[in-house]
Amino acid sequence: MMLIVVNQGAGRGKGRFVWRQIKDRLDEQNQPYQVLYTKPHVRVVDELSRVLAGSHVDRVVAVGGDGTFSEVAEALASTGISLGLIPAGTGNDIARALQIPSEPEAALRRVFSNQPQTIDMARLKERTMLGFAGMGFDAAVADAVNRGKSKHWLGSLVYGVTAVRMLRQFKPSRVTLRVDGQEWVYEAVWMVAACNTSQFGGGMKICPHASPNDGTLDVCVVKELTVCEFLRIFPSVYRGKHVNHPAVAFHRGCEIGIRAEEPFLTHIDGDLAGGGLEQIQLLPRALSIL
Ligand SMILES: Nc1ncnc2c1ncn2[C@@H]1O[C@H](COP(=O)(O)OP(=O)(O)OP(=O)(O)O)[C@@H](O)[C@H]1O
Repeated sequence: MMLIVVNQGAGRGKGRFVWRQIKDRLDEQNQPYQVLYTKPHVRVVDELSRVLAGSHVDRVVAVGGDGTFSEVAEALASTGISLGLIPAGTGNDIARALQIPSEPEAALRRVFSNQPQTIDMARLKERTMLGFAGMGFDAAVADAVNRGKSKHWLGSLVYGVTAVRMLRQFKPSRVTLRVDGQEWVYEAVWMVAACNTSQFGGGMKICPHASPNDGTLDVCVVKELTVCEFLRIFPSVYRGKHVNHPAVAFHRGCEIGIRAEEPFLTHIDGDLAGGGLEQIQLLPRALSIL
């Protein structure tokens, strides 16, 4: 049996519209399925795990954005049950990085035709991560986007526009970074991100060389930048061309720890999260993606 997890509120209501389209297609094809609707501000992980324990689900399809995919992936990690993704969110960075078609019916066709591929995930203190986690300026931007109303009219551009708007308020911090037991201390850090997939923030290729099936996480540190210099390199992030800038450092490893001296906000797969990023542990080949 196929289980479909639907976030009708994803992508400022796009989830509801996309779900109607997918449901029509499945009903036309007489495909049997069960549906689980997500609720605002309630993580779906526990309920989904309960449903999976009590039924014969052999694949799960998630309709939503990065946050929904992240929660569904957590419930499916290491179960061997495959996950199909139908992008209906605002940023849809995880789906894009996994080359999932943005058009819902094309994404559904892929669910039925694609050979599953296994990808890595990562475990943090209190939850897992599917695509990326970061702290500092990027989390402050994610927080402002989620609290503001501009998401409703700016779409995926909202992250870039909010980032520019918030530049002058942000206070950089000293950060200690641990990668596979080795430690680095960076001064005046704007952001640190640990990435399993290459992009976040609506198409910013923060770790352009990150691959979800290479058995490692990529870490990007952005530090010691003036506001003017930040504005100058910012557009290049959308093409992943910031990589050679002296203010940007990269690391790669399986066990990452990030500690900031300032009270930096943290995001995991685009949703603000507590718990910090002091322990990020790669979960190799934990998830089967259709
Ligand atoms: N039925 C619902 N109506 C409104 N919001 C919901 C509903 N179910 C879950 N949510 C909220 O949706 C958020 C996750 O949305 P998701 O990340 O999937 O989409 P998005 O934020 O629009 O896209 P993206 O993360 O790709 O930018 C969570 O904060 C969750 O609380």
